[in-house]
Order: sequence, then structure tokens, then C-alpha cells
Amino acid sequence: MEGDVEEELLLVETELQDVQEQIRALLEHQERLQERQSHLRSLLDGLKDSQNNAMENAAPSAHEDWSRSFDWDSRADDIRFNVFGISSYRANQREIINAVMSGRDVLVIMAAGGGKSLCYQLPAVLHDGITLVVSPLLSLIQDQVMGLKALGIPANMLTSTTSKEEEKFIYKALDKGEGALKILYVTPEKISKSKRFMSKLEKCNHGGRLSLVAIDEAHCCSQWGHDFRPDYKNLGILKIQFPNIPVLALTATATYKVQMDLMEMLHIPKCVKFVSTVNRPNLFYKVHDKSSVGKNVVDEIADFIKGSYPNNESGIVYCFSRKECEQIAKDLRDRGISADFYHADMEVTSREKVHLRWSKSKLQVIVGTVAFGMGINKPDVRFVIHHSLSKSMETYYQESGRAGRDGLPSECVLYYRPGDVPRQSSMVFYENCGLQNLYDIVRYCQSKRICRRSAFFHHFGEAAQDCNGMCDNCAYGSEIKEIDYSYEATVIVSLLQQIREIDQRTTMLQLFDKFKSKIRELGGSKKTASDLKREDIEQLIIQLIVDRILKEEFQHTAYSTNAYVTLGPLWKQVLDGKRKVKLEIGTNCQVGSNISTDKGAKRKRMSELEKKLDELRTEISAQHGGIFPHSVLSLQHMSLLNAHRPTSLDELEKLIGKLKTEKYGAQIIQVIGQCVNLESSDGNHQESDLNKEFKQPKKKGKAVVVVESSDDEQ
Ligand SMILES: Nc1ncnc2c1ncn2[C@@H]1O[C@H](COP(=O)(O)OP(=O)(O)OP(=O)(O)O)[C@@H](O)[C@H]1O
Repeated sequence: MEGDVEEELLLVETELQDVQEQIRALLEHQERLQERQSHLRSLLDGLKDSQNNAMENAAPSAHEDWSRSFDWDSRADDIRFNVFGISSYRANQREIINAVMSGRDVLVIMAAGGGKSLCYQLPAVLHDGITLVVSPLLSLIQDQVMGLKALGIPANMLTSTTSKEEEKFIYKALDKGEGALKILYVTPEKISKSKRFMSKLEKCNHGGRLSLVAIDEAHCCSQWGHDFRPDYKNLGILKIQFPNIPVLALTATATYKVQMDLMEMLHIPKCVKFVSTVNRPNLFYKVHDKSSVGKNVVDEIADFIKGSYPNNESGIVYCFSRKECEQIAKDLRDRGISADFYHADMEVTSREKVHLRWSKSKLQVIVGTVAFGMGINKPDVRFVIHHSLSKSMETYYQESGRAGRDGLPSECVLYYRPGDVPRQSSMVFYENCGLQNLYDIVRYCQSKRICRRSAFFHHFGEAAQDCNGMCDNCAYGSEIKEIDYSYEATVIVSLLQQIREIDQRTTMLQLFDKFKSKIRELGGSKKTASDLKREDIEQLIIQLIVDRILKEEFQHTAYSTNAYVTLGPLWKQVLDGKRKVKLEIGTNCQVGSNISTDKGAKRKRMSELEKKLDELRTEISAQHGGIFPHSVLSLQHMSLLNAHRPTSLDELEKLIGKLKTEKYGAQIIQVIGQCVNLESSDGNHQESDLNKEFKQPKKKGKAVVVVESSDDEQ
């Protein structure tokens, strides 16, 4: 009887899960339809507007060609070049400036580092009056004001740190138009809490001196965004009080839902929207297998930094906890890297000190928690390393996106091990869609086949674009094997069934031990118990969780929340043999294989690869009249190849193939070094063997690969 009820309960739970899936799919469909509806509506509005405009010769329409010529073109070009020192506009910048200058409300969604600031700073200089900029962070405001002043643009800020004297100057400028003030930065609190400020602003507008309102990091308006700030909710007052002043709202990421929300909150329903791609073509995305031994991970990170960025190039290492931040900063310092930590538990002044030292490149690496977030506008961050998993794709996109804001090649490396998942899940499970968001990034990490970039496009609902080999899976992922783990999955499911029957719980860690004894007892796996490594089985368990065959459950204690693994809604499919379970295994991290024992074969392969490199070099020399062109080329090329620097034999082999064929078609390729640094990779447990094996003087150092542009490209 009890068994029947349990059986039915499980069926109901399974059905419920399916219904949830369908609801989710329908909601996504609804979102797409709403987007289309809104697009069609504004298209219609635009058509109506243009008809009216044609008749009345009035202001430009919503669907005007914002790239056509405008009256202010030559003045804008002059300011761009002579004041900002920028030789040409980036995508959408000119169009946005034209829409703003035409008096339209504008919503800009442009990836980090895309150049949003210019979109309001240039119109601010172009206009006669004052531009008000609302920005959420003091440090960001300080940086911006400092930068503008250095360009000779009269910019000020009204914040808690503003002196009485400066405040007086600002109020006079707003009130009476006295003194030079072009751009005024405030925090949202000023708008919602200072009546005095709002009345001065009113006077400024009344006197015709308020020209533009810019709202930076506008996604903070929306509760659906990842950084909701209550004070941003009140910014709608600006449009109500100054209906004729254009509002420019800017953000790096906003899903369709967030866009709708913030247009409503800011009262800009008819704004012109400029949505740029989320693609950051200069970023190389990579997921790195993370050792379960903490020391090894830090060793690898330190080797990576010292090997790839020996000239103090800036970087960020993101960690899970404050304690971890402090420890890793110390570990990196012990390994000769100038690093310091940054987290929310520190005094504001010490935090600012660290940030400032790093901003001025006096410190190479900041090791931070998520607290090191919005407002980091250092353009030349060359690498962002995640020592631990982010909690969602959105957070990872934001955090990794702090690399390469100057457009130069940069690297984003996420160290992933399945064992980190329960740590994150026990933190996010209570959040709205917390687990769903976490499992999305877990899928990103577990996949060795899907292009990392396409995962972002999919997440942000954008059509896919070419990755150009700028992620590990595209660069090296062609030799992925799928290994059938259905038998092991069945054993895990049966074990969990037994555990449930005796009313017990198990963590992932405990489950592995139980699993191993069970395999020994059964003696039936195709792999022997000793072949089955902890990380393989943990990867399998996590795969089963994201595939809903298993699920996580949480229990609070006085000090922490524990994550347990139990049966998920689809467990029966595995037990009944209706579902095969396969893991994607990259050849450079073969799960369960004993690659490290086959030293002779590897040595042979290494020498074959060296021969291939030699051939390639001869081929290139032949193209240059028999002389190998050693000239080292643009930094851009160097960094690009650095991003592809092979750290394993497989990667090296694939790189050689790549260089010879598709990617650099129009470029002449030089491969001037054939030494591979195998110190930091080739799987978690094999690296020390490989290391020893190839640690001959000749083979120290890393592959030096240089690409030269052909004449026709220069
Ligand atoms: N057209 C351009 N040409 C060259 N550099 C530019 C151009 N526009 C902006 N930049 C530079 O790009 C960098 C990033 O610009 P900006 O700070 O405006 O980015 P952002 O979009 O606000 O990024 P975030 O969302 O990270 O704050 C800055 O160093 C800026 O000077």
C-alpha cells in the first residue's frame, strides 16, 4: 500500500516537473511573442510618425535612419577626435548619439566595454546645457569625473564625498547658470532623497539649462535584473518632472523582461532601443578542469599568470568566499605574483586602496568575491579567472566581461570541478530560479562540445554568431568522445533508491564512496572500481542532476545548509533502460583512462608533433625565399595566439592543424618555437608525470607561436 502511494507520488512529481517544463517553454514563447508584438507596434508607430513627419517636417521618427547625416555631424566629429581622442565610432555609438541629439528617449543595451559612456558624454559636450548622469557607485563616478576633467571637460559630482565648497559651486551652476558645469554625476539616492537637489534641478530645467538625463547601469531599476537597487525605482520621477528632456538609459545586459520593466519604471515607453550583440569577439572563453587539491589549483593559476602575463598585465581572480579570497591572494603572493584581495567584509578605505592600486597597475591581480563588481572600468584587464563556479550564466557573463574592455584579446578561464556545484547550490537554492540558473552554467561547464559563445547567445536570446575559434571547445573540441555511463548511472539510481528506503540521506561525497563499494561488490562494471575516479563519478552525478534523473535537496543546520543528492523525477527512465547516459569526454581530460602510464607513446607523439612544426616552419620559410621571417608582429596577434597557447599535446596538435588550414587563411603563419609548456595541464592527475617526462632543458618554456599579417591585410 505504502509502496503504491509512493509510486504514484513519484509519477505525480514527474508529471509536475514536465508541466513546469512546458510552462517554462510557453513563457519563453510568450516572451518572444511579446518582443515581436512590441517590435511591430513600434514599427507601426514609426510608420505613422514618418507619415506625420513627411507632412509636418517634424522631428525624426522612431525608425529613422540614425546613421544618416545630421546637422551636428561635423561638430560631433570634432569633439570625438579633439576632445575624446577617439578616431572612429564603434558599433551603434554614432546612431545613439544622433537619436539622443534628436531629443528622443533612448535605451541602450551594449556589452561591457562597448563604449556606452561616450554615448552621453559626447552629447553632453555638444549640447549647451548640463547633462545629469545617474550612476550607482561612488567609485565609478569618481573615475568618470577624474577622466573627464583630465580631458578638460567641466565635470562634477554631487555625492556624500563632495565638499561644501564644491556643492555650493554646483548649486550655483544649476540655479543660476554660473560657472562652468557640463556633466553632473549623482547617485540615485540624491534623486530620491534630496529635495534641495531636486528643486535646484527644477530651476536648472526652468532656465533651459538641463539638456540630457543619462541613467547608467539602468538594469538596476528592475527587480528581475541581477543588481536591483531600490533607489533606482524612483528614477521615473525624472521623466515626470522633466518631460521634455531626453532620457538615455544604458546597461550592459538586460533580458527582454528587464528591458520592458525598466522602460515602464523610467516612463520611456516610446524610447528608441539600441540592442547590441552580447558577443565579445576579443574574449577567449575556456573551462579548465579543476583539481580537487587546492594547492594544485593555485599552482596552475600562478603558472598561467606568470607564463602568459609576465609583464604585470592586469587580471582578476574571482573566488567563492571571503576566506578563500584572502587565502588565494596570499598563495599567489607566495608564488611571486603581486596580488591582493577584495571583499565586502573589508573597510571601505582598504577596499578602495586595493582597487586604486590595481587600477593604476601597481598591483597585478585582484582576488575578489562578487563584491568586486559593477564599476570596474579598467580597460586593460587581460584575464579573468574564476577559481570557482559563478552562480548563473548572467553573473559569469558580467564578471568575465570585465576582461578586455579595450577590445584587445583577453582570456576568461573558469576552473570547474563538479564538487563545487553543491557549494553553490546550497547558497542559491532559495533564490527565485536559483537552481535553474546554476544548472545552466553547470551545463556550460560540463559540455566539451558546445561553443561557449553560443551558450551566451542562447542565454540572452540572440542569434548565433561565429566564434572564430575563440573558445576552448571550438579551438580544440573536435575530438570529443561520448562515453556510455548508463551502467554506472543505474548503480547510482539503485543506491539512492536503497538509501531512500531506509530513510537516509547522502551527500555527493558520500555517494561516491558508496558507489565504489557497490561496484566492487557487483564486480559488473566494464570499468574496474579503481578505474572509476572520484571526479568522473562526480561529473556523472552532476550530469544526472542537471538532466533531472537525480535532484538536490537541502537541509539547514544551525551553521550551514547541506546539499544532499536524491532521486529526481526521471530516475525510472534510467532504471528501466529507457535512457542512455553519456558523458562528453575531451581527449585532454580523459575520464577514467590511465593516460599517464603510456609514457612511451606520448614521447613518440611529442616528437611527431615537433616534426610537424618543423615542416610548417620550412613551408613558411619557403614562402619567404628560404628565410624564416622572425619579425614579431602586432600585439593583437601575439595575444590572440597566446589565448590559443597549447597546454597539452592534443591542444598543440589541433593548433598546428588549425594554423595550417582555416582560421588564419589570409595570414602568413610563422611558428617559431616548438617547445610546449606542459606544466599546467593535460588533465588533473597526469600533469606531474607529463611534466617530469618532458622536463628536458630543450622543452622548457611554452610554445611560441607568432602570426604575421600578410601584406594585403595590412
Ligand atoms: N569609439 C571608440 N574607439 C576606441 N575606444 C573607445 C571608443 N568608445 C569607447 N572607447 C573606450 O572603450 C573603453 C570602454 O568604454 P566605456 O567605459 O564607455 O564602456 P562601457 O560600455 O561603459 O563598459 P561597462 O559596461 O563595462 O562600464 C574606454 O576605455 C573607452 O575610452
